[in-house]
Amino acid sequence: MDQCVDPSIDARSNGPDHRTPSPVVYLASAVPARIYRGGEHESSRLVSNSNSPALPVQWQAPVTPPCSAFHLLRLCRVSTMVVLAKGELEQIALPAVQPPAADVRAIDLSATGPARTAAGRALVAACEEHGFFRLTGHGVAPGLVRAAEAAAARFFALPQPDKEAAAGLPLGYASKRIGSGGDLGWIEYLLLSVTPSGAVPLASSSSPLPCALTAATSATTLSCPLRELLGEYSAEVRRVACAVLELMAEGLGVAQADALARLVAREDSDSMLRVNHYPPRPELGGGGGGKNLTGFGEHTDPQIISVLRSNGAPGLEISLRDGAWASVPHDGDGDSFFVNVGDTLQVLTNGRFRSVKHRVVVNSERSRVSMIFFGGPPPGERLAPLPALLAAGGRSRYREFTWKEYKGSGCKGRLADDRLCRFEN
Ligand SMILES: O=C(O)CCC(=O)C(=O)O
Ligand SMILES: [Fe+2]
Repeated sequence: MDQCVDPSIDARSNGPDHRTPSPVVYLASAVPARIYRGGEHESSRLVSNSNSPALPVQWQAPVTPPCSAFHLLRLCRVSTMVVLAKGELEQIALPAVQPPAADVRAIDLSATGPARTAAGRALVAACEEHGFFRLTGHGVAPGLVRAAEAAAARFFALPQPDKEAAAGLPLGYASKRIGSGGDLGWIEYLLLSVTPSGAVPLASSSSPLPCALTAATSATTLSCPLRELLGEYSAEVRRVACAVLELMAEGLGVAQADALARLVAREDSDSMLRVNHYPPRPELGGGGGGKNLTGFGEHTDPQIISVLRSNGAPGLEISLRDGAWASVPHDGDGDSFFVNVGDTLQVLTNGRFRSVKHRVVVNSERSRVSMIFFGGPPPGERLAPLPALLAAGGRSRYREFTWKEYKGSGCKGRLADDRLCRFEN
């Protein structure tokens, strides 16, 4: 499977760089990072910390070091660090500016009758205006979401070598590098393909993710909670994505109810789940050049729709139509999802919906964990504006292309590249 164009693509050489020149900064899991001035060997040093103020209470796990491979995905309290060279740090340093809060519409997916009609209209307006909205009434059990998030947080708190052992290709664990175009971020992540049944498949046969790291385990809920939970979570969020796409078709007045949803619902849909961890903002010295850091650089998501859930730590920003950045306010109850329009949906709606540019700025003392489901079309799917959305005699703004073609076209590109312009008529 070609992962190239996706900003969420695997960074391939994703481990810590043991040849990194000093001074170096460590990307810390679960502990506020500090700047260390050290030599080559520091890059692989593990740092224990059993007193992590950065973790919300529900993430606090019993202190059970040493955290061996056998303990992976169980409750280990060893924090690990990934090296970041000074030059790399300068690349991702940002001024400590907090943009104003975005006015993000809330759409209730559980609305019925006239309220559903209104929700469909509001959804369309949100996709036209920002390409971004908050979703309530989605029906995903809060317990499942929190359990998946907590299991992911425990994974990221593991020793670096154990996490790297989960770096199966083409999908799996990676840190600091996003995509293959050289983009860096204050981030580590898991990137998984979502199978038709919603399960998260193995990263590769030689390095299954992440259960292979547990000694002699089978993929039962008990022995591999992370994989099981992410699988269950993906299935649920895929259902939500399809329901949103159905409401969208309704709101757009498209007669075929599944005109959009079928692309994500199909067995061979190329959908993915990405779990991001942004360690807390480090205390930056002279090399930092600013107080914030790029967690995930500005980009649009290439797929049809992205459904995002975060633990509420701040940092997500969207670009408004006038080009200004606005921060995404945390939802009140913490159970909402955020949804963004991807490049493909912009094409399917002939540019009516806006594939929203977004980024994550690390500006908090808290770790941010986010889980994003990317609903993509099947690789061979021919993509073009829906005929129902082309006015009589209307002109398509995009030439037809396949999803595989689109993904391939972004190979080696930078995160911020405009990939759609190559397909405009
Ligand atoms: O981590 C987040 O909150 C957003 C990350 C993102 O935009 C992505 O993974 O595509
Ligand atoms: Fe994104």
